[in-house]
Amino acid sequence: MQPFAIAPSILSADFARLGEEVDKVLAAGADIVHFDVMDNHYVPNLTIGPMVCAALRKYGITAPIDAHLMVKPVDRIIGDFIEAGATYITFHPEASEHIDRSLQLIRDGGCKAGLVFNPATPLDVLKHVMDKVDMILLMSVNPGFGGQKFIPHTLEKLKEARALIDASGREIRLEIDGGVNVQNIREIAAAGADTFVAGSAIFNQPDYKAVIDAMRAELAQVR
Ligand SMILES: O=C(CO)[C@H](O)[C@H](O)COP(=O)(O)O
Ligand SMILES: [Fe+2]
Repeated sequence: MQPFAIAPSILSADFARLGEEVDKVLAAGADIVHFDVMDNHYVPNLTIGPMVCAALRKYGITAPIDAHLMVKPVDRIIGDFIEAGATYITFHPEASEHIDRSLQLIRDGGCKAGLVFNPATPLDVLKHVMDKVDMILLMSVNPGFGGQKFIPHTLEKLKEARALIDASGREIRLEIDGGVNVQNIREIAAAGADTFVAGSAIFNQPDYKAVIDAMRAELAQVR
C-alpha cells in the first residue's frame, strides 16, 4: 500500500492569490496539489486549465500536481497538461472514446495515469487496463462542485478497488475525492484509500495546518 498522502483541492482556494495559497497549504503539510479541471460540458462548471498549471510551475511549485480532468473529449487536452508540468493526469472513462489510448498518451508523455470513477460508475473497465494505471480515483460526490456531502456507498467501492489493487501487485494510488473531512477520513482510510483529496474542509478554515494535522492524527490510528 502507498504511504498516506493529503491532496488539497485548490478548487476551494482563493484564485486571486493562487500561488500563495498553494505555498501556504504545502507549508502546512500537504503532499500533492489536486487540480480540478472542469469544462462546462462534461460537468456543469468551468474552472482552470493547463495555463494555470504551467503558471504554478513557473511560480516555483515543485510538489506533485494531480490534474483531475473533468473534460470531454479528453485526449486533445492531455498533451497540454503534460507540457504544463502535471505529475498525475486522471480522466473519467465516460470522457474518452478509447480509454486504453488515453492512458497510453499520458504515460508516453512521462506522466502518471489514472482513471476516475463517478459514484454510480462501475469499476469494470479496470480489469482491462490495470497495467496502465498509476492511480484509481473514486469520486465520493458527483463531479462538478466542491463542498458536497460524502456519499457513504463509496466506502464499499473503496474496498472493491483496494482488493483489485492488492491482487494486481502493482503500486497504484487509491485516491478519494469529495466531501472528505477530519470526521470521516479515518473510516475512508480503513476502507482502503491512501490518497485523500480535501478542498472545502481545508481551504474554508483559517488554519490549514491545524486541519491537515488533525487529518494526520486520524490517519495514524489506521496504520
Ligand atoms: O473533483 C472535485 C469536484 O468535482 C473536487 O476535487 C472535490 O469536490 C473537492 O472538494 P470538497 O473536498 O470540497 O468536496
Ligand atoms: Fe477533483
